[in-house]
Amino acid sequence: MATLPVIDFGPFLLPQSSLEDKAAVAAQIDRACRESGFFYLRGHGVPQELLDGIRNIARTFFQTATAEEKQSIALKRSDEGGDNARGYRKVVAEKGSHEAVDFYRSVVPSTRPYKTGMGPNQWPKSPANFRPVAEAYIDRMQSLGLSVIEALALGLGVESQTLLSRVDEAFWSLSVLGYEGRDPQTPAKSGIGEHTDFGILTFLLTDQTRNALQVLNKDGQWIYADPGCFLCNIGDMLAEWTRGAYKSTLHRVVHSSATPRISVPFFFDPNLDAFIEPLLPASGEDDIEYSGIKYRQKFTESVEKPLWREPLVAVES
Ligand SMILES: O=C(O)CCC(=O)C(=O)O
Ligand SMILES: [Fe+2]
Repeated sequence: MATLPVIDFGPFLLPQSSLEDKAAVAAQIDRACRESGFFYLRGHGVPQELLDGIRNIARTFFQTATAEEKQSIALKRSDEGGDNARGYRKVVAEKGSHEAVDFYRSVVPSTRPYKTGMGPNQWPKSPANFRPVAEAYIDRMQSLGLSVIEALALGLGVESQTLLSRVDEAFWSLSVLGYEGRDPQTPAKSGIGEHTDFGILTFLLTDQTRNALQVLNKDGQWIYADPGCFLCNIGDMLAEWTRGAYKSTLHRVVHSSATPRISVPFFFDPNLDAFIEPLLPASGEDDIEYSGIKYRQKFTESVEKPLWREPLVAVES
């Protein structure tokens, strides 16, 4: 079985590294992005304490939150006075059921009636350290995201400012996901249906559960991507930037073990008002697909017409 590449990002981050050392890391990322769209990233410099911290608050939330607590931070649609995007949601779908709490970069002003994604984050009150731990993690991940963007620019041979100017106010998103253990009584599968991510780059952190996340490889086979450091994958906006040379690869979660699973994807995405258009020259007639898009439009469409997020069910109180 083909496995996904593992890339040591350490040399890229070291101040004393030469341009040559950095270019070697960038070349590995470039290859992984062209070949599979998924790679493991180690040597990323995010402290173990933060990785453990974010996994712990995720686990504790799903183990302990009551229906009332979930209801108090439930995502609301625009017609219910919400913003369609931020907060707790429970997805019950044939292709995979799960629970999630979604957070996004704050927007100012955030006034009612909210446009999609433009409301305030809804932080769980318990565990009490949820918000400070998540905010410390987000801070660190934003800076890792910027460093990986610099590596992408080097690998692609474009000015780093060309990419950085479109992500310097990255409209990031953090999802805290919970998957129930298999219950022989319920037909609903625990998981997420197949999809591509719609932003630039996803940094996925999971617990130790194996045989859950699957990635579609070049030969059309679903391969398991088991836990290990960060698992990075390319979103549709990076595919757009590279005219499809970098793949936004289909993936899904089919969680069939008896114990619950948690995962925490951090989506490093463009500035809301960035226009994302191909940076690489056209190679032929396959052009029309990559004509550029305003990220705000991509985000709004993706959140309002979710494929794998449907249907949202009301939280029982
Ligand atoms: O839970 C996982 O392993 C993957 C989640 C995912 O693909 C997503 O939220 O976009
Ligand atoms: Fe995903």
